[in-house]
Amino acid sequence: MARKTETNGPSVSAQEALEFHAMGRPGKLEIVATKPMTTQRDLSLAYSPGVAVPVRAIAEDPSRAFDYTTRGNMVAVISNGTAILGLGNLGALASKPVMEGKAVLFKRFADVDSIDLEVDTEDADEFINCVRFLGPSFGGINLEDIKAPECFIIEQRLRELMDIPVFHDDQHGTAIISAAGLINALEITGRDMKTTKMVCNGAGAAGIACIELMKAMGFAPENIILCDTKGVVFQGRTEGMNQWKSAHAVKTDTRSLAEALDGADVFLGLSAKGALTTAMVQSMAKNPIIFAMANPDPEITPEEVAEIRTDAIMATGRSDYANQVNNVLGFPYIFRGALDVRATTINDDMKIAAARALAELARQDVPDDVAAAYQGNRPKFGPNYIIPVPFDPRLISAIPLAVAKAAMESGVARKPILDLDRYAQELSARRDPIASTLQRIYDRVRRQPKRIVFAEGEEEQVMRAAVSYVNQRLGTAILLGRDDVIKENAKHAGIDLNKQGIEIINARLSRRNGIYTDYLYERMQRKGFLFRDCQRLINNDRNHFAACMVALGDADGIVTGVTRNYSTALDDIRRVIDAKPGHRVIGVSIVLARGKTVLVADTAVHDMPNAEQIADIAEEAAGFARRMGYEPRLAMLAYSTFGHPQGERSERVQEAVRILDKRRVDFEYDGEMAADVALNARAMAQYPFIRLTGPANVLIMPAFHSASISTKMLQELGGSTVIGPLLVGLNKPVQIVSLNAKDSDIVNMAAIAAYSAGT
Ligand SMILES: NC(=O)C1=CN([C@@H]2O[C@H](COP(=O)(O)OP(=O)(O)OC[C@H]3O[C@@H](n4cnc5c(N)ncnc54)[C@H](OP(=O)(O)O)[C@@H]3O)[C@@H](O)[C@H]2O)C=CC1
Ligand SMILES: CC(=O)C(=O)O
Ligand SMILES: [Mg+2]
Repeated sequence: MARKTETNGPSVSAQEALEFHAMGRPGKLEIVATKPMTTQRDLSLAYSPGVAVPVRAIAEDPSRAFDYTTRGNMVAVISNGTAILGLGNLGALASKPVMEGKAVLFKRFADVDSIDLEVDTEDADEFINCVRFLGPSFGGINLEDIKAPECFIIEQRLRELMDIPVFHDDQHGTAIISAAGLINALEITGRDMKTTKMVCNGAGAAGIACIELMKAMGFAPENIILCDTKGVVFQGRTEGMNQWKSAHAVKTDTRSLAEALDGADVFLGLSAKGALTTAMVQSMAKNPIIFAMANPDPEITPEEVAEIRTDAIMATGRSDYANQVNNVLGFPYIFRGALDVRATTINDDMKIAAARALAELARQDVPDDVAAAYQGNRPKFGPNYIIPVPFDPRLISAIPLAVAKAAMESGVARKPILDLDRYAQELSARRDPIASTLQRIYDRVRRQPKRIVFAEGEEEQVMRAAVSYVNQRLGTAILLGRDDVIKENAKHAGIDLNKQGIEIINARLSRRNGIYTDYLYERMQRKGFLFRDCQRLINNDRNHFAACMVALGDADGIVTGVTRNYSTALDDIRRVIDAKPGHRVIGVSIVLARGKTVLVADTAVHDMPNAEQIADIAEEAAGFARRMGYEPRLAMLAYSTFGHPQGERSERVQEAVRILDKRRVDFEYDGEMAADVALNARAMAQYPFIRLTGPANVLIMPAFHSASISTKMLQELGGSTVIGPLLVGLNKPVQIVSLNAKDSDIVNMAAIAAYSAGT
């Protein structure tokens, strides 16, 4: 079974990690109000006196809290920091970044609201007493990174004391995901659970829970050897023992991990970095299954294993290797399902249902829209694909559905779901398409790395973006600028440019200078430019130089814009690069607001388009939407809706609709209509003849001013994220960022340029 374990994900530097956490508002979370809080009336409803009404209702019937408060969708992530990942006991405060991280993963993957609580005590009773009284605030409690054996006591007691699900993620989340991976790895290697020999290194929260679930699923107890820092947990051992380890002690002569692993089929690593040696791997059975799940560094790396064996199925807890066995695949979805049926607990049936659903997902053929998450490289069930990736969009419907069903069947659902098909649809609607779109873009570029010119190479945020571009293995970053200035600025900012994949090019000293000048002169000589004008532009203007690099094939794409306003940068580029034949250059902004993604065009190029141009913009935007993975539904926007009120500007939009009718385009569009009609299904319902099958996902603006004003207002006032404008329709990939772009914006744009460069 020859195969290669790929490294295909991002790797980040310590500096990037710190900057990421520090940028903008420190940390990873904020709280936003879900109700208007603007007028006196709002205040009277949200607070006194109005708030008294739900208070009384809940006092009379506690289940009403699910109707009137956040409780039903709110999970607390609670830790005392005694086992932070595999980093050990670093205390409650130091655990906060991980807990905030888990909270945002809840939101990102399953639309569960979540807040982190760090409890500063190592005493189990104190911890229990702190948490047990928090039940009214939450729909569930996710315990995290609490060391064994206290975690067992804490979870057990809290489960008894609280009437909402209490789930120690490191125990059960990990057990569920590794069980899913293992079910598939056993299938691929033709093994039977009953006879498979497993060694689990790590007898803490994760290790104990994993082997308990494995045994519940059919592993023979005598075939599982547990090890910890003292070696094998054998019957009769006294050192470093506790009742949870004793329950899994086996009769064996082996004493060390190395001895236990000799001839073993499976290694489960839930211990610490580097605990597994190549010699141990060498001694394992044919087609060994190695799950090295310690975080952030596994017990052994896939590269180390690949050097000595080609027949291993290898998994880690990290996202930058194939087969990520990590509880992130579980906790968001398990709680989603549990919350949706108001489960009183998360029981074994629900856990096993989640494991089986996850295992089953990896065996299914990957449909087109899902292949996007794996970008082109459509995975096929096998040694390098035993478990879906966290970005797999099917997870959000498959896992909660299985968990909710199991909860109902096992009698712990307080609010059973009657229409499960409809529930599956609602679950799919919770996923955030743009996040998967960006993920898809990054993954594709990683597979086909590209040379991107960062035209303003002397700027600090551009250098940081270039480093991140290279670190994320997106390709080569070319910084344009003066070598000494770039190096000096980098040194000053503490940026290390000394890495493979970063090139510095000084336009004035470049050997290609003459060729670029000739190329530009050829294009501009009849447009009022002398040869020496072109020479000056190539020598002094980095946008012209960068554009020539791309036009003549010396680079694949450009990102620019930090030092010059958008239209000037675009004019520079357009002197060198034309529109794609048959296309019109437009700007498209991607607006993400409250889980909705909407594309807006034209946000960059046409000032006051005529009807023909509006129709062209619509076609260009629809094509872009499809390339981004959306089936476009275009609203041709105006201040009026279907003729009311009448006005010259609206007539132009009506005319554009008629032009699209004549062109017989193959996407949904209609108009003219106002923005609320386009986006709000209820407002749209007043026009039963409308040709859109649902709220629009592409908004075609009547003119640049409305496009620019509305997207900028949304960004500043509406709490929306706006990506772009992205330049669409140029013959070569060029992206222009805004003057105040941050390094992360620049990398996104560089990735988008690289993505557009295609194969
Ligand atoms: N991929 C995933 O989804 C998850 C991974 N993990 C990882 O599992 C590991 C353990 O976490 P958790 O169970 O919560 O922590 P605990 O503190 O509860 O348990 C740690 C266990 O690991 C053992 N151990 C530590 N170092 C070694 C070593 N070098 N060799 C053998 N055993 C060792 C300890 O032994 P002793 O009892 O003798 O002290 C203890 O039994 C961490 O690295 C964590 O990142 C955890 C949860 C999820
Ligand atoms: C993934 C996780 O929860 C851990 O490593 O602790
Ligand atoms: Mg953990």
